[in-house]
Amino acid sequence: MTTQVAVLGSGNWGTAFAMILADAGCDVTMWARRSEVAEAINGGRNEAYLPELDLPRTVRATVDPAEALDRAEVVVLAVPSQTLRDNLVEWGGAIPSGAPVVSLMKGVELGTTMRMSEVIAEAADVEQDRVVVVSGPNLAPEIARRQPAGGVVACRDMATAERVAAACATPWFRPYTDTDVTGAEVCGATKNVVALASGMAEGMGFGDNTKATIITRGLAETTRLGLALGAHPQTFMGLAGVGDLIATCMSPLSRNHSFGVRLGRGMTVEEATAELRTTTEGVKSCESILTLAQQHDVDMPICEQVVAVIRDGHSASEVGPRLMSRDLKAEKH
Ligand SMILES: NC(=O)c1ccc[n+]([C@@H]2O[C@H](COP(=O)([O-])OP(=O)(O)OC[C@H]3O[C@@H](n4cnc5c(N)ncnc54)[C@H](O)[C@@H]3O)[C@@H](O)[C@H]2O)c1
Ligand SMILES: O=P(O)(O)OC[C@H](O)CO
Repeated sequence: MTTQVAVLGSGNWGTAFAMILADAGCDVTMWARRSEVAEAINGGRNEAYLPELDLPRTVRATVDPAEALDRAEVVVLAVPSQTLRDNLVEWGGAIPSGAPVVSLMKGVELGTTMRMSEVIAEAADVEQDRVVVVSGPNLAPEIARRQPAGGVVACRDMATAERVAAACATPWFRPYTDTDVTGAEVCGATKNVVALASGMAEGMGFGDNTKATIITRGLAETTRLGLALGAHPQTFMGLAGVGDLIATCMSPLSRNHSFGVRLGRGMTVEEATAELRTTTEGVKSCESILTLAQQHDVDMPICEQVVAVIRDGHSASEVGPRLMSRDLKAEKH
């Protein structure tokens, strides 16, 4: 039987994921903030975000969240991390009881340091066993071209993870199930911060040794944070961990990487923001991730220096030498 899915958020990832769901045989109703975006989707093409993608006919859109959520068997959330709580306050009551609620977001809430699954559970009053996280190396423009990729579908309840994985499995998108929601979320949020650092290195003219060092040490600090929060160690070696770090830290398609490149070339945060005009989650979440790490006594030197650039206005060229001149230490600690 065809699964009815609501996708709330019609930007890059919401649109590409709607296409995955439709290709997997689901009927999809998207919610868009702007009527022109909804109209464009109903015409078969989301011009504002993924203009080259011909959307399947089973993807429709509306500006009415209640209409999108009506009779949804699976609910997918694809909005910026920092607006999620307000969005859920508005939509929460219309989310059908029993439907898995899928988070596509990769961020940590400012002020509360809550992960997106925690925000969903609290703000929409959804039981943790039906909150699902999808994460992995999934750059929307490549997904929209139907290039083969894998992802992780994590839920505390394995049967729910399996149900959502079945709803988004296609010949070119291969979801792997997991129960480590915390690990998947820590990986997804933190890789954006590491990608900012990797981009800064590239923008300063450094090559692959530097970026590989940042990625690897970024993985070390991501793992430290995740383990402190109770995540499974293997998650960090998987698609949500090392897989997404590689994609985001190396690809010019990553917004976080591109933002970092601009900072490395000497732009200010305001200049880079004005030039890119898109959701760059690491810029917002670096501070909440650092706070979360401090709350758990976890050392995250790369994240700390990214915060120094983003929040405190230090230059990329100042923070690199700070990372390199710290006391020597054993690699595995
Ligand atoms: N783009 C990707 O390749 C990709 C891949 C995996 C995960 N993600 C994650 O998915 C999430 C969404 O990213 P995206 O790429 O779709 O961003 P986007 O900027 O392309 O789209 C964001 C969407 O949210 C809407 N929006 C903006 N402000 C809003 C508000 N106040 N209330 C409600 N909606 C609002 C926009 O209109 C747009 O439809 C992020 O957390 C991102 O890290 C993105
Ligand atoms: O474009 P970015 O930097 O938000 O990254 C997109 C995805 O998270 C990559 O998996």
